[in-house]
Amino acid sequence: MYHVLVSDPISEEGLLPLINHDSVTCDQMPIEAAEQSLELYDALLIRSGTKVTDNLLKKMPNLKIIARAGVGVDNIDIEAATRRGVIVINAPDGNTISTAEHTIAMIASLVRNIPQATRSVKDGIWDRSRFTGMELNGKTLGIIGMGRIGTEISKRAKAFGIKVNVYDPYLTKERGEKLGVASVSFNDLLESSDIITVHTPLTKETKGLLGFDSIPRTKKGVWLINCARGGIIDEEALYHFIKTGHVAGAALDVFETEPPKKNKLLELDEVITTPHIGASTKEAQLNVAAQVADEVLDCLQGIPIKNSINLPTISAEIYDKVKPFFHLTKKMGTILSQMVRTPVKEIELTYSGEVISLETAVLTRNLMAGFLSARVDSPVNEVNAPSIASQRGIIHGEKTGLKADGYSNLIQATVHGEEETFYIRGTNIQEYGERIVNLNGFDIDFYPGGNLLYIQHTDRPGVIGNVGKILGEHHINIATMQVGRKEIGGDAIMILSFDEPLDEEVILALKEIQDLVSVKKLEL
Ligand SMILES: NC(=O)c1ccc[n+]([C@@H]2O[C@H](COP(=O)([O-])OP(=O)(O)OC[C@H]3O[C@@H](n4cnc5c(N)ncnc54)[C@H](O)[C@@H]3O)[C@@H](O)[C@H]2O)c1
Ligand SMILES: O=C(O)[C@H](O)COP(=O)(O)O
Repeated sequence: MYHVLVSDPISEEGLLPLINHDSVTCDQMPIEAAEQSLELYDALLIRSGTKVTDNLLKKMPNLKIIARAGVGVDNIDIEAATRRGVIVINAPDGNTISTAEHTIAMIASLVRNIPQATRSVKDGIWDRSRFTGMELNGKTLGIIGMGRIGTEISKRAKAFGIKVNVYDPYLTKERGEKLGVASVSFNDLLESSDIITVHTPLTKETKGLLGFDSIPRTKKGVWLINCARGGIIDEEALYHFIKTGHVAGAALDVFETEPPKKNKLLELDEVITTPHIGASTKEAQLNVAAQVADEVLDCLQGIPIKNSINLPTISAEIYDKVKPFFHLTKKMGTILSQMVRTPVKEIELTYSGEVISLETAVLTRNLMAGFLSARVDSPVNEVNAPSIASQRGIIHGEKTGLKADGYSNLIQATVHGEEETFYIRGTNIQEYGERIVNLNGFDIDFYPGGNLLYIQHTDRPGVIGNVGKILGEHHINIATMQVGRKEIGGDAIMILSFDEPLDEEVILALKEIQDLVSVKKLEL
C-alpha cells in the first residue's frame, strides 16, 4: 500500500483517480497535523502553501515523489530533494488559461476603476463622473514574456481590438509571426504601450525589469500589471511613479513579500490587487490536480513520468561513465546561453573520440538544460530540457565524426540563431579535468569555473596592457589569462579568471578601452 499526503488545498475531484486507487491511501491535512506519521508517506502533493525544506525531507525517508499542483516550485528545496533521490514534478500548463483570464480581468478592472467604483456604490456614494475610465479598443498592450501565459493573453487582447506588442528576447521571429504579434525591442515596448503586463519568470534579469530606469521611458499615464511574480515590477519605483502621476495605476496579483506587509502600494487608490489567485479557478485546480494525480500514480507504479523537474533517468552504471562530461556539458550550455542572447532555432551537438561510445543523449539533454535554464521559469534539467526546447521551437540534434584535434574526446555544441551561429568545444583531460578549448573558432584553453571574464577585442599592441592597467587600478589580481586569435591584427578574445567576482564598475571601466568589442562576465 502506498501512502500519499496532500498538504495544501488541492481539488479533490482532480485527485479522485489517486484517492480511489486500490494500492493508495490518501490523507489530506497540513504537514503540522501529519507530523507524527511523516515517515510513512511515499508521495507528497502540495501547492505554494507547503514549504518543502531539507529538514522536512529528512523526516520523510520513504518519500519518492513531491508533486506541485501548479507551476512555481520556489517553495521546494529541489537540490535537497534531488540529493535525497526524491522526484519533483509540477503541472506546468494546467493553470495557464486561468492566469491569462485573470490578467485580462485585472486589465479591464483597472482601466474602468471597477474595484474603486464598487466600493463607492457600497458606501452609498453614487458618483458617476469620478470613475471615467479608458476604452481598451485601439490601445496598445505591451506583453513582456511571451511564454504560455503571455501567448494566451495576446489572443484574448486581440478580441478587444487591442494592438499587441511583445518583448521576449528568446522569442524567434517565426514564432512571433505565427502568433500574430509584433515582436519589438524592450525600449520600443516601453515607449509604445498604453498598458504593460509582465509574464516572465522572476530571474536575475527580470527582477526590477520595470523599475526606476525603465518606467520613465514609458508613456505618461501608462497602466502596469503584474500577475507573474512579485519583484518583476519594482514596488518602490511603482509607488514613486504613481505618486508623481507618471503611472496611471497598477493591478497586482503578486507581491515581493506575500502576504504583503506594511506595503505602501496598498494605500494607493490607483492600485488594485488580488491575493495571488491567478490560478485559483475550479477548472485550473481540477487540471493541475488531475495532471499530478496521474503522474504520481505512474511514478508509484514504476511507469516513466513526463513532467519531472529533477528525475535522474540513467542507471548508476551509465552515470559513472558519463560523469566526467556531465558538468562539462552543463557548463558549455550555460556559457552558450550567455554568449547568444538572440532567438535560437537549433542546438547541434557533435561528439568525437572516446565519448562517442557513451550514452551521449544524456549529455545533449544536459547541455540543453544549461542553455535553457537562464531562459525559462521552472527548473530545467536533463529530463525536461528536450520538451521545454520543443515548446519553444528549438530543435536539437546529435552527430559524431568531428575531428578530435588531438584530444582523446571532444564535444562541440553549435547554436544556430536567427542572427548568428556560435559554437563551443569542450573536453575532459585526465590530468586537468574539464577544459573549454575553442570558442567560435578561437583556440583557447580554460577551466569553466570560478569568476571568469570574456573579452572580445582587436588584436592590437597595447590592448592587453590596458586591460591589465584598469584591473590593476581597481586592485584586482588576475588569476589566469588566456588569449586566442585567428589571425594577426584580426579579431581576438581573452578569458581571464579572478579570485573574487568583478564589480559592474570594473566592467564599465574596461568597456571604455579602445579596440574592445565586448566584455562579459561568464557566470557558471
Ligand atoms: N499569478 C499566478 O497565480 C500565476 C499562475 C501561473 C504562473 N504564474 C507565473 O507567471 C509567469 C509566466 O508563466 P508561464 O507559464 O507563461 O511561463 P513560461 O516559462 O511559459 O514563459 C516565460 C516567458 O518569459 C520569457 N523570458 C524569460 N526571461 C525574459 C526576459 N528577461 N525578458 C523578457 N522575457 C523573458 C521566456 O522566453 C518565456 O517565453 C511565471 O512567473 C509564473 O510563475 C503566476
Ligand atoms: O506557480 C503557480 O502555479 C501559481 O503561482 C499558483 O500558485 P498556487 O497553486 O499556490 O495558487
